[in-house]
Amino acid sequence: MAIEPLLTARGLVKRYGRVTALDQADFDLYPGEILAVIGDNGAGKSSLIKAISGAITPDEGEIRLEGKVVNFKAPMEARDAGIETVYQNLALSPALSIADNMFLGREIRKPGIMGNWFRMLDRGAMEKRAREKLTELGLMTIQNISQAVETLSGGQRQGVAVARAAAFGSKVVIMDEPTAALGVKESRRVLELILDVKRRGLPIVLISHNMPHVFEVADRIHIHRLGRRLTVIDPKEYTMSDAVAFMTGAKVPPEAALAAA
Ligand SMILES: Nc1ncnc2c1ncn2[C@@H]1O[C@H](COP(=O)(O)OP(=O)(O)OP(=O)(O)O)[C@@H](O)[C@H]1O
Repeated sequence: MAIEPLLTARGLVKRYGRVTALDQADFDLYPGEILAVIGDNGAGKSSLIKAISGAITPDEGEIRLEGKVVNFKAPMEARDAGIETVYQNLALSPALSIADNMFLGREIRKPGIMGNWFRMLDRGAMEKRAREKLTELGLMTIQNISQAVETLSGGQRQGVAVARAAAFGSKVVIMDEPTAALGVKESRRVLELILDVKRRGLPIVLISHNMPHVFEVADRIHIHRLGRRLTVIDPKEYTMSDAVAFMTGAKVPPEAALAAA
């Protein structure tokens, strides 16, 4: 029996005035895989990811999660459906603690008769769960869970963002350039985290310009060009220079290159 994709997009179109950021873009993510999305600057990678994570609404096209059509109107709706995104600019609040950042937007509150927002935050419960999650992901080099995120190194911050996505993403984790601003050691740690998340059974969409990182961790590589999916390749069958040549239009991929999951 063929495996069904978990998340698909068909014919996505997104226009910004006269610019067409997505031009009939397709997308398929299969259970348990790391799918890298690569493409030249302006190819439409971020727009594709924003559409499937609810940050933008496409003008045309269809997105399905587990076979059912979804119409996310906001990132929170995608999060509620189990799709967590780690954005390039992280979206962490520097002055807040690690635990508070992990629960940002879905705080645990003490029981009470008042409406949700009037009830006291249950810091103890959040710190306990944050510690559990970070330990599970091997991130407990971070000593103090109540430490402000601004006091962490770039790699540790990225770790908190990835841990948050892995902790709450019940179906899909999307990462936009997670190693872009990191040093060699910190990048390594984040790549290990990505593989940890995969081992825990969650599929990952990894947007990256870093070819060695992409070829190291991806099971399949979606190549985006001029607003649409050009092809999907198996990194074991193509070289990094093939991928760059396809991405820039220097070479045309063979018709049969579309890699099956
Ligand atoms: N909010 C916006 N307003 C106007 N144009 C936009 C907007 N967002 C994206 N675009 C345009 O849409 C096209 C695709 O952009 P997008 O950011 O999706 O590409 P990308 O592949 O992620 O690029 P990069 O690798 O440079 O981040 C570009 O021409 C970009 O200028």
